Amino acid sequence: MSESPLPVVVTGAASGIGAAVAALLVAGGTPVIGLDRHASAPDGVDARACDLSDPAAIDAAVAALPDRLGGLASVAGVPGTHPPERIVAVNLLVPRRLGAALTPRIAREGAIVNVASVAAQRSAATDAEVAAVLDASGDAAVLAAVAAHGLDGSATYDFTKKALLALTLRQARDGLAAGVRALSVSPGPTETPILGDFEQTMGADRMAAAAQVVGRHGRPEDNAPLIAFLLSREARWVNAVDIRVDGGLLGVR
Ligand SMILES: NC(=O)c1ccc[n+]([C@@H]2O[C@H](COP(=O)([O-])OP(=O)(O)OC[C@H]3O[C@@H](n4cnc5c(N)ncnc54)[C@H](O)[C@@H]3O)[C@@H](O)[C@H]2O)c1
Repeated sequence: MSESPLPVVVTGAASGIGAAVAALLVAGGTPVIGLDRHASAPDGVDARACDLSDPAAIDAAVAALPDRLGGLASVAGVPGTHPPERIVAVNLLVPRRLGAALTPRIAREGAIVNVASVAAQRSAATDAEVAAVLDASGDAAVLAAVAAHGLDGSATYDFTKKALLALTLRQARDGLAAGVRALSVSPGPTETPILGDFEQTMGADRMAAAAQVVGRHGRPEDNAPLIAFLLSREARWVNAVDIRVDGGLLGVR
């Protein structure tokens, strides 16, 4: 008899890409525990309300999770219209804290999949500057290290996504001994509630031009199958890599 699949934790499961990932996993028979500010999620998801910008709330959520997990999809994120401190907290500190806490619980050949963004390529930060932020120990030190760059919300968003790519590689290295993979996916502009925020911070003209290059904006359903695949055992030899899901936007420039 085959073993029943272990649960996968999906952050941001109440909306957009996270909801699409959660729905697809559930449809494929994988139990999903959703962590989101909003306690709503697609049918069949064990939706748990959690303000992930609060480290104590993350720790409480982690304490209530099962001992064995199939994987973690860190999808929750906020756009550059939010205050820089919250952008760093949700987009970078959450995947860092959850990844560290949950790697020991993830079964061999399971994975962490972090949702970054093609916006990472826009960040002017050097690899050394990103590494210095990731080397900072403790949330306050990370927040201070990013704040020292004096970035506005939009540039902070780009920075956090670039840092997430580098964090993913560190998580992959840390997971090797236990056989836990770590990957990132980088969506291009995607039709979710935060697309309007990106039009505000990046310019509606620029977003429209991007859609024209590849014919349309992405949809959550364009991202979800790749994320579900990367979490699966079928992807067991795929590790430590970022995969763009942008219809070719960056590749054809
Ligand atoms: N939509 C795009 O164009 C686009 C492009 C590239 C990358 N992304 C990334 O995709 C990811 C998902 O975004 P989306 O487009 O689906 O947006 P979305 O707003 O539909 O979903 C984001 C989810 O994160 C949750 N969230 C935000 N802050 C939270 C907090 N403090 N605690 C708990 N949950 C919180 C929200 O409640 C929401 O359910 C994000 O990381 C985003 O940066 C989006």
